[in-house]
Amino acid sequence: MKRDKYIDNIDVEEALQKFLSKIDFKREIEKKAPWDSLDRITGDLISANFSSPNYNAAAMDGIAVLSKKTINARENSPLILKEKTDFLYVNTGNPLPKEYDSVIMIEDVVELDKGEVEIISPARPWQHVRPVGEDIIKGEPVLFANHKIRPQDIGALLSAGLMEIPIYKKPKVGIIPTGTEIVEDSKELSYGKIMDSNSRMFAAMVEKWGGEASRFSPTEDNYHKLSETIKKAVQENDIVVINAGSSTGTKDFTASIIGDMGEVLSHGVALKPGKPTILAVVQGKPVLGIPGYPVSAFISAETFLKPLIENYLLQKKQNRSKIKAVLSRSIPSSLKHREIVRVTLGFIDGKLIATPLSRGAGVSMSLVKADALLEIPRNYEGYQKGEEVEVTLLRPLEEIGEYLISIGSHDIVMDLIADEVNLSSTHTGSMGGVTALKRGQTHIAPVHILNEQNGVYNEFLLDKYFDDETVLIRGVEREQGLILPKGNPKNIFGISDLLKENIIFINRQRGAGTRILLDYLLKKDGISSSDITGYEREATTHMACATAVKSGSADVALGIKAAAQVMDLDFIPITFENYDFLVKKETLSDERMKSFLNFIRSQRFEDKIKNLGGYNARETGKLIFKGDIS
Ligand SMILES: Nc1nc2c(c(=O)[nH]1)N[C@H]1C(S)=C(S)[C@@H](COP(=O)(O)OP(=O)(O)OC[C@H]3O[C@@H](n4cnc5c(N)ncnc54)[C@H](O)[C@@H]3O)O[C@H]1N2
Ligand code: MOO
Repeated sequence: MKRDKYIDNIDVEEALQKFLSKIDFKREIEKKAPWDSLDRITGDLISANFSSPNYNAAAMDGIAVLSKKTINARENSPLILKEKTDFLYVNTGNPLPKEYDSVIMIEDVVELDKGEVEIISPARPWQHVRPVGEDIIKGEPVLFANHKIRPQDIGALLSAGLMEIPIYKKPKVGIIPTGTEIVEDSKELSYGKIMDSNSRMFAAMVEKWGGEASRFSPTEDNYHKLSETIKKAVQENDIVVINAGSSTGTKDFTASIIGDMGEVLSHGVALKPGKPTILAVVQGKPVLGIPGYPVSAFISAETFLKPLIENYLLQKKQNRSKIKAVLSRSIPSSLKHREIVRVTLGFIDGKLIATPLSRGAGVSMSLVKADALLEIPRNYEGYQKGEEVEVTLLRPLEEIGEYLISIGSHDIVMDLIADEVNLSSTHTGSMGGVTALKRGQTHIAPVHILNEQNGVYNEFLLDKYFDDETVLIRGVEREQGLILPKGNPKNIFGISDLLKENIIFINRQRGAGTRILLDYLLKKDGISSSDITGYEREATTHMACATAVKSGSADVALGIKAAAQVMDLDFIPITFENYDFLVKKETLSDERMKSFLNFIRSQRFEDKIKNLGGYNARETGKLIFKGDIS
């Protein structure tokens, strides 16, 4: 099949408006009990069946009287009333007996013997009486059309005697995951297969927005089969979403199939992630081709599927709250498209700081970790660090304020702490943390940098980059060593073995602490890096190195023991390194910081660290000040 290489780059708003203008939804109405209608949309004006209350009701506990018979009651000349003749006892909510028109509260009545009471002031007509229809009058509107039903609405509908109300049927959204590599069950998740996560995510989004999701099983990349599934989906649904196959690969059929069935309005929008989105109409129904990468899938669905459902339900665009924040890092972006960047947020010295997360369209965890989304408009080159930007919140701001911010080097220990303490950490490497702390953009900067002059970790950073107001909190010691395939088939026992023939090494990126350690060890042993095969090949995390060894693409890596253990690999220890935390002294009195310190100094933390293997908590929590360093 010939590839359609010409994907458009249409402006998002323009594409969406054109899409919406071509669709004429056939909305249907169903009848449901009010209590089954929460969050549904009224399909018509709904008027009261009964007045509420439908009788004149006593509004207080007391006595019912005829007001004109009480006008002579005075403090200096009390009036005596006889039960059954002049008054009757009533409780709140009781119907007012026909012959009476007023209620006196029991507190204002002196009860005498023999069924008599005394009052000292007259009762006004209709005082303490809820007249018929005080709340709702029969025939008057209770709810207008196109209103989203809330709990209090359900209460009012029932008070008005409505047992059934007209609401719009939910728009049915057919969701088709595609791709021969897509599986539904993790039991089938062999090498090269991908779990179908997107279609379940779409289904949840659709339900949240008020639609009814109907999901198909993954359809393989086969023109005929896919075409049959799409036909069925269009017949059975109001909206159809086809996931993946939206780009220009040899098996990306979506656009041409939809084109054969109806009209493709646009293929390719100026949105990143989400570029290859397809907007089409088949038999008057909207058909969306959404790209496969999970983040692209999420952003594209938010941008195009949500407005479709809102439009079907005649609801206004529901915007999330926005807030201003200061960027901790620069984010360059292309002029060509609108880009959506996931960010974490945190309050440092009362200022809200936004830190960008991974921008990869395949990194679904960036959406899980994000506190907010930052939109970089089309025709913008991006934003500079320190610039004030507006972000769209994904979490309540109050919750964000409870979090301690950490920017710097990553270690599994941070995840372990985050499980117990409100901690939001972003990983930029040690030097990224040092810069962020200097700029007041983080509370904590986790670091592990070796001083190549004396072989001591981190302490020199205080002298080199900070004034007396900064302190180093001793974190953990972690074992660094050689990560090797199980059984060590190539007999590697030390750094000098990296020089052996047929040994392929995998390195960490420039600037990474482990890379600096390797260079230090090589220098100490007088080894030249150019003699090591693979020295130039860089991975950015311990786990990526371990994965390379596991898959056989490398024979050895330098890294932490925990990574070797997780991947079930062999490990030969070389040295211990310190993973510590730099903080400003003033932060030590922050309650969030106190819980951080309490936890890392606890026995519970030490036990957890020991369980990880390759760690120890010898001096964890000790404070090192600039003056302490000899
Ligand atoms: N030569 C070019 N290649 C690509 C371009 C381009 O313009 N030229 N665009 C890239 C962009 S941008 C995106 S986004 C993707 C879109 O890919 P497709 O929509 O065609 O999707 P696939 O290639 O089939 O799959 C991509 C990727 O998505 C994941 N996936 C797919 N289905 C699911 C699912 N149901 N659940 C979870 N994840 C899923 C999977 O990781 C696939 O590997 O194309 C680029 N390529
Ligand atoms: O537009 Mo793609 O959706 O960047 O990854």
